[in-house]
Amino acid sequence: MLLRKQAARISTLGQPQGLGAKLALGLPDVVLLDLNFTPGRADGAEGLALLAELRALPTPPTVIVMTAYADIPLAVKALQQGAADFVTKPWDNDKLVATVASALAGRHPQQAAVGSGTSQLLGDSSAMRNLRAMIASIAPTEASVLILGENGVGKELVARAIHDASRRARGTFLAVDMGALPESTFESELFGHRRGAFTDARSDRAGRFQTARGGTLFLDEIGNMPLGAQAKLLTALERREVTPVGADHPEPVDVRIVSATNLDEARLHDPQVFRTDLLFRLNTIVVPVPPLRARREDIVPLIQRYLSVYARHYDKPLRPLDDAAIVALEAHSWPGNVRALRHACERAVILGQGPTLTAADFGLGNLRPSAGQPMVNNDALKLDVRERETIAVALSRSDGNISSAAKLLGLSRTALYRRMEKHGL
Ligand SMILES: Nc1ncnc2c1ncn2[C@@H]1O[C@H](COP(=O)(O)OP(=O)(O)OP(=O)(O)O)[C@@H](O)[C@H]1O
Repeated sequence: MLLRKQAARISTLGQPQGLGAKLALGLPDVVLLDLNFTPGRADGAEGLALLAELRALPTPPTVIVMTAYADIPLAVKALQQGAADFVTKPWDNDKLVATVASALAGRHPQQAAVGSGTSQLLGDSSAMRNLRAMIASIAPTEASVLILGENGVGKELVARAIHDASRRARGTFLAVDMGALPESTFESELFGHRRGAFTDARSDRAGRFQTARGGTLFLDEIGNMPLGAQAKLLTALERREVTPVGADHPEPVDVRIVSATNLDEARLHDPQVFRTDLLFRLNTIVVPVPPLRARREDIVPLIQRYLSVYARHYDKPLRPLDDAAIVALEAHSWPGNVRALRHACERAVILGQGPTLTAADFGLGNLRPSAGQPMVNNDALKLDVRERETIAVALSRSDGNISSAAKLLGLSRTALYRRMEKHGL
């Protein structure tokens, strides 16, 4: 009843058992998830298992978990495992409504809180100033843009900034993770299909190219596309038309293509990995986004910004950084770039207890077990060690490619990122 004004459709379940059937009727944008269902249980395991199930869906909903007031550690665990937010019971009606509204508005409350448009791209280093100038000059053109940079540097933000400053700003900005599209459904996902084209095609369905018509199609992780899929994409871009599966006639394409990859230039120019002809279609303009360690003067301002966002978000006091923390944060190599920095700030806001924030509050210093210390001394730790090892093996087998490693592990990319940060990988 409380949320009726917030959402177009609300569906409730008294028992988790019916969840699969509910999801089959259509995926929700937001799930408000209790963590204990069986009377007498309070460990949250049932809820965390459901959270993992929801996070593994192809288009995972934003999950807000509900915990008892006294069980903040469980809420933190849920956040680490991919929940976007939590509310404590008994809940405050206004706070619950605001949390759900913010999740619905941005499908990600933290991002909504940071504002929208180019202003999201924070940092005043000369590298960031050059990047902003480049965005301003290329945005009004229709040229295809290829954004290069490590994971978490802000490639998607750059793509959005280009869209927001372009003539297509009123149109849709649609991001597609090309590494996550199964090859078998690649054409139907991108180009759409007609009713009856295959067994599950019960009605006509638009593909991403049609959905983004008049706007910008952001092809993320293009380095992870199999060569067969690359050929299909190339044909669409060359002809500037797509044929939905089962259709007789092609449809014209009216999208601006912005793409991104974390592959380095050498790998990208290796024809065994990426088709040269497709690369030339995509890279009319190349925008490199530097890693955070190459623009260290941005680190503290970014931290201060995110601390204030999360302090507001979690209704916590804004604690200042102590001097040693500033030195440690600036010296850190930030392999996960701004994404990792943001999560570290969220952690510091939630866990910080003292009058100032220390490096340990950000998870620095205890990311790796120090040499000489016994790594395994109880079962919980063993499990942790195994998790770290398994992730490290998956990353090395997939050559550091996050999408492929996530696929190997059966995790979403976000879930893998969180675990990598937890283990300092
Ligand atoms: N310059 C920046 N200012 C503010 N926030 C940033 C900046 N760069 C990145 N972020 C934040 O870091 C996170 C990761 O950004 P984004 O998803 O754009 O990175 P990415 O390079 O596309 O990552 P991936 O390659 O893993 O997909 C987001 O939460 C984004 O808001």
